Amino acid sequence: MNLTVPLTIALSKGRIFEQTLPLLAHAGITPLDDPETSRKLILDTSHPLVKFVIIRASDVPTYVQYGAADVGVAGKDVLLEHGGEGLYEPLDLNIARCRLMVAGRPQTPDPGPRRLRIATKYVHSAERYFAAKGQQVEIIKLYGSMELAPLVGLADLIVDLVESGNTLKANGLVPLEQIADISSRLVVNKAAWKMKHEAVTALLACLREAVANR
Ligand SMILES: Nc1ncnc2c1ncn2[C@@H]1O[C@H](COP(=O)(O)OP(=O)(O)OP(=O)(O)O)[C@@H](O)[C@H]1O
Ligand SMILES: O=P(O)(O)OC[C@H]1O[C@H](OP(=O)(O)OP(=O)(O)O)[C@H](O)[C@@H]1O
Repeated sequence: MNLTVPLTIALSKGRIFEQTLPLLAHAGITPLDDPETSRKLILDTSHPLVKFVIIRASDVPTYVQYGAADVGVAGKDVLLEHGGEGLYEPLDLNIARCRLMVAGRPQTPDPGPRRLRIATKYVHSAERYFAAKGQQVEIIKLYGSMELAPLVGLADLIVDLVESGNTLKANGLVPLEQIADISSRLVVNKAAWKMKHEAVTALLACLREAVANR
């Protein structure tokens, strides 16, 4: 890929990094370090003008929004929570696919006069979903292991990501309602879209081709 300006790409370790790498390789970009073994947070790449910043998945939209990275890869779940301010979302990379779902025990106990309690890391998506159904619920914010909440009486239901369903099954829970189909998206800082238009569109074209040929 022929660039004349530097590009910083925000990625998170784990599945997004692993699944984005083959797509970036199509654009001639490969990292010089492995984030799983290196403790570096800024990685040089085979392209002298391209750097990766390695951050938490839920921080990717924030880094890109504020221009600390020009582009990034983030799950739609994370983008729905963030709200997308300051970002363009020009490409569905079709990786890290799963569903955002309501789940619970096979028979959800009747909460009686109190509101249903929903444990989730996806507070905004959960609020929007139940509000659209006209259901008044109490949202309990958690940062992980949502599946535990209905088992110990913390919540009646959870809102979480489901892929194979194995995590739910292992904890005696069942998927109940689908909120959204999730995959990872390329996000671009709005200022970079204008100021680095040629570089960003060159990267976008390479990634689009890589996604189409996968
Ligand atoms: N089981 C799964 N199958 C497919 N995709 C998934 C699955 N779990 C999460 N994802 C997608 O991959 C993205 C990154 O998930 P990952 O587990 O790497 O980060 P995380 O631990 O959820 O985020 P953070 O570190 O910010 O808490 C999620 O935002 C989601 O879009
Ligand atoms: O339906 P499944 O195939 O079981 O996948 C769903 C699980 O995957 C994700 O967790 P992950 O494994 O990424 O752990 P983490 O969120 O703690 O990183 C998600 O939070 C679910 O717990």
